[in-house]
Amino acid sequence: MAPISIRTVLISESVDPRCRAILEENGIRVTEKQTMKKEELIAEIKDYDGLVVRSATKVTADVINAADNLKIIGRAGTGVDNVDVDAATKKGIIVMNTPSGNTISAAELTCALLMSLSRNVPQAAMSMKQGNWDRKKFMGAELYGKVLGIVGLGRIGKEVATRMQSFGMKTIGYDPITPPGVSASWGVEQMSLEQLWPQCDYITVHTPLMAATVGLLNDETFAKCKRGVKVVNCARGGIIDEAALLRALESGQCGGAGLDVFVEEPPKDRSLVQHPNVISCPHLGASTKEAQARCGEDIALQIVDMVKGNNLVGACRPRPHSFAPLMLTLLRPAWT
Ligand SMILES: NC(=O)c1ccc[n+]([C@@H]2O[C@H](COP(=O)([O-])OP(=O)(O)OC[C@H]3O[C@@H](n4cnc5c(N)ncnc54)[C@H](O)[C@@H]3O)[C@@H](O)[C@H]2O)c1
Ligand SMILES: O=C(O)[C@H](O)COP(=O)(O)O
Repeated sequence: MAPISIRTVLISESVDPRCRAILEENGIRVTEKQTMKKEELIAEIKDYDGLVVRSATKVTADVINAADNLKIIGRAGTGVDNVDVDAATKKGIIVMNTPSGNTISAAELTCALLMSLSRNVPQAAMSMKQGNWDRKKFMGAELYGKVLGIVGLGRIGKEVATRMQSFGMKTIGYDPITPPGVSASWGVEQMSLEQLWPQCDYITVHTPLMAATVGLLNDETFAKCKRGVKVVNCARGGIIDEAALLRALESGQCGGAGLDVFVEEPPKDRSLVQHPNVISCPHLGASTKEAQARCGEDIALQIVDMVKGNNLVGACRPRPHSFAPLMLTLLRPAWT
């Protein structure tokens, strides 16, 4: 690959310091500005060859059109739905992400939400802080023997499956691309969504946000689910239709929701967050020291690879993702 000249990079969000250090070690001038309004970004972007973002910076067509010198947009994370990839491509700007750097962290938060939903941990903790001792109100249900439906069997979906199997959950799923034989090798039986909805006690979504996945769970699909189904969205706001979710929670069709992501972040309308059966986080899936270190380092190394003209195919370094599930598999008693 021909080397690309990148002399200046703007980092517009809180990215691990290793990112800046690696870029600077390689002679790139770095500016960090973390609270830029859209107009400021549009005014300044022309001064930079590269832009590094997380999920909060909206790299829209008008930002891209103002970016006279921009050659690369580096997303230190997974989802690129905040970047207008078509507009960038039309302008010859490369968009790259670090798709495996935060997989484990997002999977672990998903598991934490599933477990918290089953035992009302956040609500019970809040009640204790208020001076109560309410053992009856927070009666839970075991995850053991329950059915977990996983929609989207990519990196995170797989890691969630193997971890929740160690709690004795049956894992079923759907993915239009992952071959059923592959997901079967990590314990997930694939089926159509029509077959999946009525079987699940819990559903977790792990797809990108795109036309086909907006409102994947909506009034119609909630109606096909078991009454009291619990849902988790640690992927992108809107994959579970928020208004339909609120209606399902109010009617009891949905028994609880664990939400890390919202259509609008932070959400202005707090009716979902305030619902007693909803537990939520402010988009914390990738917010661990380890994930941020990996994503910051990976995006910087990928940019440096471009400067040096290194071949980017396979540039994402493999992660030891199978380590934890392997341990769980080895430690699992033979009778399960
Ligand atoms: N909450 C967070 O902080 C956080 C952290 C990391 C990733 N994410 C989000 O999680 C999601 C998944 O990430 P990933 O790394 O597992 O991505 P991935 O690309 O590895 O997996 C996504 C899977 O979804 C499947 N898919 C696509 N369309 C589908 C459809 N219509 N129905 C079912 N499956 C479909 C794809 O085939 C793929 O296997 C992304 O939206 C990402 O942005 C959120
Ligand atoms: O897609 C992702 O990588 C996650 O949503 C994390 O986003 P963040 O980098 O803004 O935490």
